[in-house]
Amino acid sequence: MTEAVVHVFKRGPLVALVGNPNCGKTALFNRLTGSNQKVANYAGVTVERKEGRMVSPSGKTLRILDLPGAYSLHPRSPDESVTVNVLYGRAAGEKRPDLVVCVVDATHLRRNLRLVLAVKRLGLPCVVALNMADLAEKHGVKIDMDALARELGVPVVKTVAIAGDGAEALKQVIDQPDIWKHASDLQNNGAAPEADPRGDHEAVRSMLARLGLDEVVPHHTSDQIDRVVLHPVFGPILLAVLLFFVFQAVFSWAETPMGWIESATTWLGNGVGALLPDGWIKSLVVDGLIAGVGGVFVFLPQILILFFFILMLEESGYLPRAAFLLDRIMGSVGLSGRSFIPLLSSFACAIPGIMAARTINNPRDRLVTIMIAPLMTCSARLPVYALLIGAFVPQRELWGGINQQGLVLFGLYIAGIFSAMAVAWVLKQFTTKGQVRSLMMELPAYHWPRARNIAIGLWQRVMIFLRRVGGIILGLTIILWFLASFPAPPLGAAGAAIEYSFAGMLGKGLAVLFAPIGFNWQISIALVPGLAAREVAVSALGTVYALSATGDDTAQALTPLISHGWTLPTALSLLVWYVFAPMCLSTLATIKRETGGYKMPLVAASYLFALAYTASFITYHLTVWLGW
Ligand SMILES: Nc1nc2c(ncn2[C@@H]2O[C@H](COP(=O)(O)OP(=O)(O)OP(=O)(O)O)[C@@H](O)[C@H]2O)c(=O)[nH]1
Ligand SMILES: [Mg+2]
Repeated sequence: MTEAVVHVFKRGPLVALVGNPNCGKTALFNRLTGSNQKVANYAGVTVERKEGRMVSPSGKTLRILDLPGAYSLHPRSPDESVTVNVLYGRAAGEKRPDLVVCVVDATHLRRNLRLVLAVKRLGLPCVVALNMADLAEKHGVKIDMDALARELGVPVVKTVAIAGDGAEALKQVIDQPDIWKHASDLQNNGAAPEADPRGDHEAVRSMLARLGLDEVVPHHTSDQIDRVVLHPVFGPILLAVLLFFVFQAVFSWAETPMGWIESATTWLGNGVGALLPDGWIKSLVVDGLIAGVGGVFVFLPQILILFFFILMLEESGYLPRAAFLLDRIMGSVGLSGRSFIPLLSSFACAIPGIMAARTINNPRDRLVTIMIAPLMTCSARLPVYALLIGAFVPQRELWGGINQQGLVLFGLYIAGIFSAMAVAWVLKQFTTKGQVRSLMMELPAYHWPRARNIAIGLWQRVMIFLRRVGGIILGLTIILWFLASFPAPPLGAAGAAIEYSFAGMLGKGLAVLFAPIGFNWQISIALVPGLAAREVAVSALGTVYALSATGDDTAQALTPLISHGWTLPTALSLLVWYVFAPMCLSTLATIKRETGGYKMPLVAASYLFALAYTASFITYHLTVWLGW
């Protein structure tokens, strides 16, 4: 794993937020710096350092670092190493922090305070933020702040990071010059001088006994919910029903808003087309921009619905439970439940998924997870799937009101998951030698998802999508329009002009390679820009077909064009291609960064392309043979 450090803010003393996973570091970081970093209710959300800027009440500018959670200063996984390296001043390109804010979950003092003692021993100036103070109060835990500060020998501030309570008080404390003195100058209460985890355990135990806080805080409601959610029979059923419902909703709920966007695109295309005089500008705007970019834009509602559910699951605390439920199944292919969250994150995009694999301590498991993450269905595939399903699967209700298109989409996700598991199983045959691993994972208390967090999460998705649409998708669409429009066809040429263009020639050349799996030259063209970002294939098809059309109906929706132009075997073959093919250069670049070399991205690209070609070949010929 190689770390690249970009300093957003060059000046100012460095303050690091350190604490156990899921204690609210990022929520506090967001409060202190006004950032919007991802906060969610499971351990291992933050896996890299994030920098922000805070101006103290006296006007000093400080650099604040949000770090991955750590249980101790003996890192057991790559994400913990990031934190420990920063604390020891070993992180490349980063100085040692001048001050550490130890964030402590007030409902798990026993575990959290051990890390405070270890950090203090490093000799770095230190302040404790006693976070989740609201939850502690709710559970009737009364903490004497002065006594705790005396025991720890450092200032303690009560915070409720999600509500912003205590953030100002913390800023005030940070502003005091005394705080920045080296901790070794202060009294070293309770902590063993050498790094002895058992000594810390004992020190914390007796400290809590003196403070009258030695009872474990019960989480009755969560325990009751877990009796159903983690039940050996009901648990997996609930999980399956939940996932199935999500994919149904993606199609059923999105129908109306998609209809609006589609009508708006057609209206805009016709309107602008009528306004502009015939010529290349009209073609660029109508066939290139509106048909191409509008073709991708229409899928925004589906992406948002999918993310709404993922965010709800992340925020509620359900995800680590699902990891537990799936631990046995994952074990049969040589992985552990730990791989579940990285793989689930890959539903959004393989890049954060591959990064999240840093939370996996076993290096082999981590590598296998990285290698199979691209098989999980990322949201960039959704437009491609939705386009093909919309064109070839009739919109019908099956028994029980199940939406047939939603069912097919669910099937594609399952196909991705199954192939990932199959690849993991194959890799296991080469690498594991009878290792038995047990899953140790923190189960956070459930809480209601906060509307603000969900709204921020969705808003960020909208922005990511718009940036992609307005950036890479728009750029590639314009380039493709040029390649597909020039050179102009010779006088008196038969057929559409695009067939004589650069793109047409390229497509026809590539079609030789792709003909055995049923792709025509239009698809072959679309696959090339689709390598940079999967959805570009959709906008590219929009442009290619708009340019291939003769007559005035150029800005027509893509769906009817391909449903009449392609055979079912071709559509199925393309769907299968998208299940497997590594059509995303950024994913390969991330694999390179996380594995520290070119070998793994090359292996991943080769095996995925081979798998894609073989699977599409079989699908195409089988369906042709069956006479579909
Ligand atoms: N009730 C309550 N919930 C909080 C508080 N602070 C954070 N949370 C919630 O706790 C969960 C974890 O918050 P994060 O900020 O992601 O925690 P983190 O320490 O950054 O976690 P990692 O990055 O995984 O180490 C989220 O669901 C937050 O909404 C708090 O003071 N009170
Ligand atoms: Mg975090």
